[in-house]
Amino acid sequence: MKILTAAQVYQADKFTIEKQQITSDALMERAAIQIFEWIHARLHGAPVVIHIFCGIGNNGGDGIALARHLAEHGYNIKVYVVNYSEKRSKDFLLNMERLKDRKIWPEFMNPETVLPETQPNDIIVDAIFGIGLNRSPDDWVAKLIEHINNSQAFTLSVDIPSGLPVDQPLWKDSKVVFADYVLSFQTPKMVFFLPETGIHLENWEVLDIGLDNEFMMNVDSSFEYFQKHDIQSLYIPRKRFSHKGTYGHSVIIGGSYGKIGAVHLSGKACLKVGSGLVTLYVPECGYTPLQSSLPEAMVLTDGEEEYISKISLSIKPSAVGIGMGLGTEEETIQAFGNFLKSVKAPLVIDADGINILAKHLEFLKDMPKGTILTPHPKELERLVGPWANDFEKLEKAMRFSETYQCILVVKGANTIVISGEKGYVNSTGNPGMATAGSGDVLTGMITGLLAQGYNSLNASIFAVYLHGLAADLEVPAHGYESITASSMIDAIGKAFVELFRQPQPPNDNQPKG
Ligand SMILES: NC(=O)C1=CN([C@@H]2O[C@H](COP(=O)(O)OP(=O)(O)OC[C@H]3O[C@@H](n4cnc5c(N)ncnc54)[C@H](OP(=O)(O)O)[C@@H]3O)[C@@H](O)[C@H]2O)[C@@H](O)CC1
Ligand SMILES: Nc1ncnc2c1ncn2[C@@H]1O[C@H](COP(=O)(O)OP(=O)(O)O)[C@@H](O)[C@H]1O
Ligand SMILES: [K+]
Repeated sequence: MKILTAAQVYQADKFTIEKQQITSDALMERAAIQIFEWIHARLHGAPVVIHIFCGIGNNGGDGIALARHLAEHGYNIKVYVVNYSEKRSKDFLLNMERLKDRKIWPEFMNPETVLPETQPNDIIVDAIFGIGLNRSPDDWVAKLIEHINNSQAFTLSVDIPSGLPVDQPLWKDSKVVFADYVLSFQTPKMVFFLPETGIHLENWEVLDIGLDNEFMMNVDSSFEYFQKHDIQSLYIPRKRFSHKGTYGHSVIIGGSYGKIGAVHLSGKACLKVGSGLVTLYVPECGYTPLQSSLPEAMVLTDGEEEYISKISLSIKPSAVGIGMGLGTEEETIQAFGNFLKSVKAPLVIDADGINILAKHLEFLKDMPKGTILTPHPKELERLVGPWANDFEKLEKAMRFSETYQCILVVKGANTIVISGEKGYVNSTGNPGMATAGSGDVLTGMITGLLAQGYNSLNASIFAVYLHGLAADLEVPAHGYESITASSMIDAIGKAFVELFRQPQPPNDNQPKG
């Protein structure tokens, strides 16, 4: 699903209105009806108090139109107009007239208005600002936003939590409505996925208001949100007359004294995504533990007891994953630099591999094109330097990816795979993944997919999605807290099955016995 900027949404609006020969009001009506239906399907007419806070632009217009539909179905509504400007939009005014025709009189709020009381069981609809917000709200509106946030009522935001800009960082000290749920029109907004701004909402959902398909297909978005059907289309099926050689020979290089477990996790995850053969290249101290804990893998050792001092492979790998638990001994750094010069296979670099690159930028010129780097935020900062905000972080990652023609897997709650000017935002995963070794598992998975012939971008996207899905499938049995890297590996098989699980037909269609 494409993630559009505010400017692109306005273009889509204009295009749709012209092509479908409809009025802008008709589009607002679609939006309001979609929100009404969402609420009605859950409340079934319950007499709960619904406070609807409306701005004076089209976001406010949506709120006013929603109020009309709720009133017509007998809901107990209180409507407020947050009168932050004299520049009321045409469709806001049109919907105000329709509301007044039904003898519903909103309360007009200005800087002097006493803030309305709400009860914990009430519902708040936040339609104050939408995608038109272009500066920090005035002080009195900021106070209203805080008042909404201090209430314990469930808060539903229309399109975007009021106070959040769509595609730029938040203004300093600016206030934002905390949304328990956001119903966002046609496209999720990039701010939902970034840690500085994503903290202002709990859940979101996209409502299809029928913006034109031709526009949506052709618009060139910088970011895409990838979901199950996107991943299904990347899958390379296994062939009946195949053998282990068909699925590649992965080599995992890493480990040092006390950090051999990282290689075990990567190697096992690599096998579990289907790599035909896996060889682990470790210092001598890794030999016995790995041979006894992971019998499917072969082990080659460096000769040095506690760290890697040279990397010479007697085999021709299909893909290599390097860096987990590697350490940064001087000899290891030299071995890593020399390896970059000689490696021919597709490559994934993680953890200390990234840390070495960050300290030895001269190595970057030897990094093969299409190499995948998988930094967590701290490793990314070491690599590209500090950033002022999340948008600048992505800018820097894109520049780095373009300059060195590599893929950056920017790990986080929503991992974003960066390939040049494009970013792919993951839809799976949960806070249970914030646990030791979780990243090692991901690196092994990417390596295993590369070995099977997935290209760098597809291997990254596929593995990131599957990694998150495996962790999500662990939640019902383990909760977030007791998910471990090993339990994620165990769930990789379930994740593959889930990826292709067909929805169950309704019971009526079951053959009767
Ligand atoms: N295709 C879609 O997705 C559809 C979207 N629809 C809905 O339209 C919404 C966008 O509506 P919108 O363009 O009227 O902007 P909105 O957010 O209501 O702001 C109003 C005005 O406020 C102003 N302003 C800005 N910042 C300010 C501040 N801090 N303090 C005070 N004023 C401030 C600024 O005007 P300015 O003063 O800058 O001239 C701005 O124009 C969208 O989110 C969705 O809900 C649907 O109806 C139909 C289809
Ligand atoms: N809150 C979270 N929500 C979703 N995924 C998360 C969260 N925290 C961490 N992750 C994922 O877990 C992994 C952690 O990687 P990393 O920090 O490299 O772990 P380690 O170094 O211990 O192997 C990444 O894939 C990241 O996207
Ligand atoms: K809003």
